[in-house]
Amino acid sequence: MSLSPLSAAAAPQQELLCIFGTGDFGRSLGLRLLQAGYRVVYGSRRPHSCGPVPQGAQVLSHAEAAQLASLVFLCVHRENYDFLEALAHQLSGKVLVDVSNNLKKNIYPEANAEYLQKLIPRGHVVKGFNTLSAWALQNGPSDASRQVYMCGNSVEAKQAVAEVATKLGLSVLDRGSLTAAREVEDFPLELFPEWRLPLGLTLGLTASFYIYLLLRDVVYTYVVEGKDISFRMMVSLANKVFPIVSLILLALCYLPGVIAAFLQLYRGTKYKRFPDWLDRWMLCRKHLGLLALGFACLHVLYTLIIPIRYYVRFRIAENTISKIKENQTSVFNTAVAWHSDSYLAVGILGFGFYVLLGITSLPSVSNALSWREFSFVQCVLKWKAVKVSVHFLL
Ligand SMILES: NC(=O)C1=CN([C@@H]2O[C@H](COP(=O)(O)OP(=O)(O)OC[C@H]3O[C@@H](n4cnc5c(N)ncnc54)[C@H](OP(=O)(O)O)[C@@H]3O)[C@@H](O)[C@H]2O)C=CC1
Ligand SMILES: [Cu+2]
Repeated sequence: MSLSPLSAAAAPQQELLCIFGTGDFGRSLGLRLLQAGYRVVYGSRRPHSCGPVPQGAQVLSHAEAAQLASLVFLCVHRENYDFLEALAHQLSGKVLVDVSNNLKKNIYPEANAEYLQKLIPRGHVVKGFNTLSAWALQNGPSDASRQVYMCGNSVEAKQAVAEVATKLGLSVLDRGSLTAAREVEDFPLELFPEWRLPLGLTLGLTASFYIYLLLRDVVYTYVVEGKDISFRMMVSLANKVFPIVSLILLALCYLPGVIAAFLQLYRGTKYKRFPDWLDRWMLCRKHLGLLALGFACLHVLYTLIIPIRYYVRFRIAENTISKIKENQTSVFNTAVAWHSDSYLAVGILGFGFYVLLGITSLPSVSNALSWREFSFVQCVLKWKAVKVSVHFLL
């Protein structure tokens, strides 16, 4: 089949992009660019002895490679940027994409991209792509990692980079000028700190309740009655700790919302900043909730396991057999039935509050309410949810 004149005309010379650095990120990025129809030239310290690069890419010295393209991706660690100073002439007027990340926050006085701009004052530095991983690039980004942040002083340069990103199937979020580079560089580092407080709290609670129950149930029984029930440590004891910790975490997850809503109503405005401690607490609600859910799941799992334990089967069999031997029947205990049924009722009620909370948080519902009404409803419902959690606990 011959090409129609139209499609021949629509396939112009593919754009050539330059990548400095033939490491993990440079290679993955090059591969994706080639797949997206770009031509790629690498700039390397050792053009003839560097590692494997994707098929179809060229490898040259930094200076030669830079001259061929108008857009250069710098896939080199910041510590090694000093070689760029010598290339200031070749790189002037070019769009320079800084993809670098640091291992920690605030180890350098200025953001990596700002440092790059200082080294090459006449280059158009754009910060971006740093929230992707080499792995995600190679395997095609999933939905969660499809977003890339970008910032830079030159609008044209940002447009050029955004075009490339769009062709790679990424969606770009513009964060403004290069002063935002620091914030963009901190994004990949921010995954963990939010988990630190909730995880620490969970570990602390679990450990202290476990030790308390161990002392009260196992050690005390052993010392006072001389009975060894240490085999209970694995399942029964753990299963007492899970719901306690889960409910405390759940209460802690909703409580800041109550305080915040109350504070807003009390102050009469929602445009005032919360105190720092509340802010921080509010930020880890999601994590507290997830951990609470995790512990609740463990509790369910363990509860399902309990009836198949040797000890429980032994007790039921022993009880039944001794009843038969003595020709007795036991009375149905209404008090126990009441107790367990009210426990169930509280559970269903509590679940209902959580569902209601979910419903009022839907945009279609929350938009229909004034903020005051919304705050009030949230405050009441969350307070109820906290109360139910605490009720369950006691
Ligand atoms: N790997 C990842 O998943 C991600 C990486 N990044 C960023 O991408 C950049 C590169 O990371 P990555 O590819 O993993 O690192 P690598 O260590 O795999 O590669 C770095 C490359 O830099 C070049 N290089 C090393 N030392 C020097 C030097 N002294 N002077 C000049 N060039 C040098 C080398 O290429 P050559 O031998 O060809 O010169 C080397 O292959 C980093 O800034 C990183 O923060 C960002 C997001 C994710
Ligand atoms: Cu339970």
